[in-house]
Amino acid sequence: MSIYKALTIAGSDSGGGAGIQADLKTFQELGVYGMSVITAVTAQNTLGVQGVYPMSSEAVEQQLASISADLRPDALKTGMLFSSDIIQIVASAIKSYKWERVVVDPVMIAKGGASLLQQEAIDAMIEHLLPLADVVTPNIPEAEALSGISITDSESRQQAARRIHAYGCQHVMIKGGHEADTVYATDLLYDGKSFTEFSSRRLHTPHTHGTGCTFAAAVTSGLAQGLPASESLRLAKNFIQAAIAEPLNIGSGHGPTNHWAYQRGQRQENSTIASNTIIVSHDVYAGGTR
Ligand SMILES: Nc1ncnc2c1ncn2[C@@H]1O[C@H](COP(=O)(O)OP(=O)(O)OP(=O)(O)O)[C@@H](O)[C@H]1O
Ligand SMILES: Cc1ncc(COP(=O)(O)O)c(N)n1
Repeated sequence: MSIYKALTIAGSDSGGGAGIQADLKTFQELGVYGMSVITAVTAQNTLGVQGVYPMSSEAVEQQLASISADLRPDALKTGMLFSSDIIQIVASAIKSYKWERVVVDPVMIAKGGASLLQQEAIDAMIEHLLPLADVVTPNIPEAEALSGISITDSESRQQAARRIHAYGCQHVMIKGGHEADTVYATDLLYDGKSFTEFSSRRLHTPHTHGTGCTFAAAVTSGLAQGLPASESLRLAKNFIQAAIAEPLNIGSGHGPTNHWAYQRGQRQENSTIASNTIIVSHDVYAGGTR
């Protein structure tokens, strides 16, 4: 049996719902061996972020070197990178170790408002990291910050995706979790040629802490197992839909998603989870929908 290995380069969330912890839970559920490089430790729970403690450059470099010396990842993702120094260290490791299948989740601000990336680091991300990415997964505010385009409708979302793609990545998925009250949670994929929408029923719950991390980790799990990017994104959309649909109801604030739910739904054919994960995916043309 082949063991596929996935690496997450991200921040630790002491509350376990986002960051490294969400990534490793997702890797495990999707059958890949998980490894981690910790860029920062956050003191965090479902109520918010109480502290951010970045790791030293040396600590990040050494973790990357240790993995490279022994355990080549089949795919990797980046999450909270905090500073332009850490971004440059990570980008140069990816290049010099010739790591492939890179997912960049450009984490900037936690749902509660805490900053997880210094403002000046956005340029470093565009210059050094995005050209190495197979898949970039910004939410709407992150796509606006990366593209400089204000996203107000589907046309401006497409423009932002084109602009981000022009930085050199292969696929851009602008996630729709932050859209106002829509019936569907729709993510828009651009591969440099065409647009595809991935839609699922929007679920009304406060328990969406770590959705972006979990989504990107599921994409990485698919890539690690050799799935193409579009299939990995479809898998991720199903995984996150199940994880939001069956909240754990823990903590007194914005609780984590349920990393067990997808596999449980796969085992129970007629479960509510399975019926929640209906995906509508269709090609989109500028100015209209086929
Ligand atoms: N209420 C919801 N119902 C259904 N799907 C959702 C909901 N909220 C988010 N999603 C889905 O979850 C995934 C992550 O999207 P989101 O825009 O929340 O990412 P994010 O803001 O980066 O997450 P985070 O804030 O955790 O970093 C996307 O596939 C999105 O469509
Ligand atoms: C370490 C870490 N990484 C990422 C997030 C983003 O997740 P969210 O926006 O759901 O708070 C987070 N809160 N903490």
